[in-house]
Amino acid sequence: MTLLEFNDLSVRYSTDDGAVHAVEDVNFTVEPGETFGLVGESGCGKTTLGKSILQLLDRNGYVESGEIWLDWVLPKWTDEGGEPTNEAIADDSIPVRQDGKMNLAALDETEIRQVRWNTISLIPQSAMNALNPVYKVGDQITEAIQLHEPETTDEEARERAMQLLESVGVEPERADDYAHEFSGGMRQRAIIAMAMACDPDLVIADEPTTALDVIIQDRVLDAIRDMQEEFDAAMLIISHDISVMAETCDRIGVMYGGRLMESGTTHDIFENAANPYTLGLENSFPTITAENEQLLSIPGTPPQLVDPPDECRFIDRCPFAVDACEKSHPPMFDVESQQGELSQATTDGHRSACHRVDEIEELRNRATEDETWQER
Ligand SMILES: Nc1ncnc2c1ncn2[C@@H]1O[C@H](COP(=O)(O)OP(=O)(O)OP(=O)(O)O)[C@@H](O)[C@H]1O
Repeated sequence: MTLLEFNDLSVRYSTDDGAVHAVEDVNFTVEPGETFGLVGESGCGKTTLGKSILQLLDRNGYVESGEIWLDWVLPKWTDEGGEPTNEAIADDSIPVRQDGKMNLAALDETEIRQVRWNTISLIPQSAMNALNPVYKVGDQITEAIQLHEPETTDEEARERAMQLLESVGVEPERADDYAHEFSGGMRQRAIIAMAMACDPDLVIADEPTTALDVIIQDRVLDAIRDMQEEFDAAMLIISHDISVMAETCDRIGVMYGGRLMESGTTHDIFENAANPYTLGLENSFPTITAENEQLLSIPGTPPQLVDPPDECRFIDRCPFAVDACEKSHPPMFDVESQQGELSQATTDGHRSACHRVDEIEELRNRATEDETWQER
């Protein structure tokens, strides 16, 4: 059963200039134990989407519409077997669905606090600064464990903190060091250990490797993979770096201008990309296999998101734009079922928001040519 389900999620920020449409009509699912990567250039809404899950948006941010369904229900709405009660399901004021999923976007502050860290933990952007400089690193992990599991003794919690540090490749003796005595990579690994402290079902990691050099990046990614295997948690990794995603993720969602442009398995996205934005993004990052390939960047900049017009968000930078793209932002089309005809995606398979997805073979070929991406 799906662990997390975004249903037509739209998130806005109010500003003096109007509403920033940071996330618009986004649909996708995260399955238990899988790693889902959310990728796209800076400013496309990835962090906003990640923060909205745990209601950690900036003060002027709010969920405009849509739901975020989690396969877990607060204990106050379940019976002794952990199943949601019929009363909770029948009561319209309680955000619990027939299939036992709970809408995170409809919880109040006290309720969402019970989800944070216990069921879902977040490794925020620039997490390396998230460790408290005046407490020993091990004590911070111990405290995180005891905060959520008050019945754990000091000794047990300390023991678990040491094990967690070891699992991410930090020598347990370093538990008595302060954050400033750790290197950047070690701090990031300690944060990963802390995120796992309460055995969550889902970990959201926002740019977990961005501030690190390439070799340390690899070690941190290894630590994430090891921890995920050990704890069997699902991961939502947010990154602008599509090559990081190739190595780490089972499935990928590509965002642009607040919209999900394409989603599919990592193989779909890298071997059969079916959206002009994905093709452009892939051209602009080095791949692991091709050493001397030429990198092509997408000319132009991402769109402004204050009250954007209802055209394809990528229209200004897309070399393949046609009249239909001006009329509306495309819905998600099913990529595999295209046989010269567009059909809207009904499942979470390989999907692309492009009016020309039925011609994708040709667009893919043209996307490899330098002149295609010349300034328009
Ligand atoms: N508090 C805020 N008020 C107004 N606009 C905001 C606020 N926070 C973010 N935005 C805008 O929302 C859009 C999405 O930003 P977001 O940070 O989610 O993107 P991102 O893809 O995560 O980029 P980055 O990797 O740079 O954080 C951007 O246009 C950004 O300027």
